[in-house]
Amino acid sequence: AIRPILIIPDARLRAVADPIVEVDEEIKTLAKDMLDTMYDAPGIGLAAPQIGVMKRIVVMDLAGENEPAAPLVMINPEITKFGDEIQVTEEGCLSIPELYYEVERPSTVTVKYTDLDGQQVTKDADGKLAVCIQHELDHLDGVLYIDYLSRLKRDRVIKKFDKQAKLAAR
Ligand SMILES: O=C(O)C[C@@H](Cc1ccccc1)C(=O)SCC(=O)c1ccccc1
Ligand SMILES: [Zn+2]
Repeated sequence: AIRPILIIPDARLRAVADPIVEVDEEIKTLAKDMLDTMYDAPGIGLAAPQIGVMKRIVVMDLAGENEPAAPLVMINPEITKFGDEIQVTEEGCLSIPELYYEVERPSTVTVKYTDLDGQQVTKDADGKLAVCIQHELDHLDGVLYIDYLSRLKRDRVIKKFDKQAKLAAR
């Protein structure tokens, strides 16, 4: 089912999500809802806190629209290695709609996670997948990509959404 995506400044986007103890039916349904919501947005990734669920699970699919879907579900993911090269890519966030900014991040990572079958997986990633993994895992710790921007740019973004929140509240 498609779930509403939280927009800043919602406090849940700044909280630390809890580890998942057991990969049960509830988690399988949550992963499905997250993928439905991500494809509908559309996006290439989604973290559970973005739909208000404070659990350590993220989903990703970098396949373009004219490619077969390649969904990835990562439970209790951890980055165990960061490459020492840096890449600059333009990032967006479904919780900070209609803004895209350039962000510097390590160009390769090794991520360790549990998959929906309860299996431990270790995966090396580079390029856009490495960027997406870092962006999604940040969401589990309440970190947003605007935190990597200069204070000037970040404050402009926050002011924009605060104004919108005030207008909506009127
Ligand atoms: O907020 C999120 O986690 C989703 C975000 C993931 C992401 C985008 C870019 C770099 C790193 C992580 C998005 O998917 S924003 C939308 C987007 O990038 C996109 C949407 C449709 C087609 C292709 C990209
Ligand atoms: Zn995001």
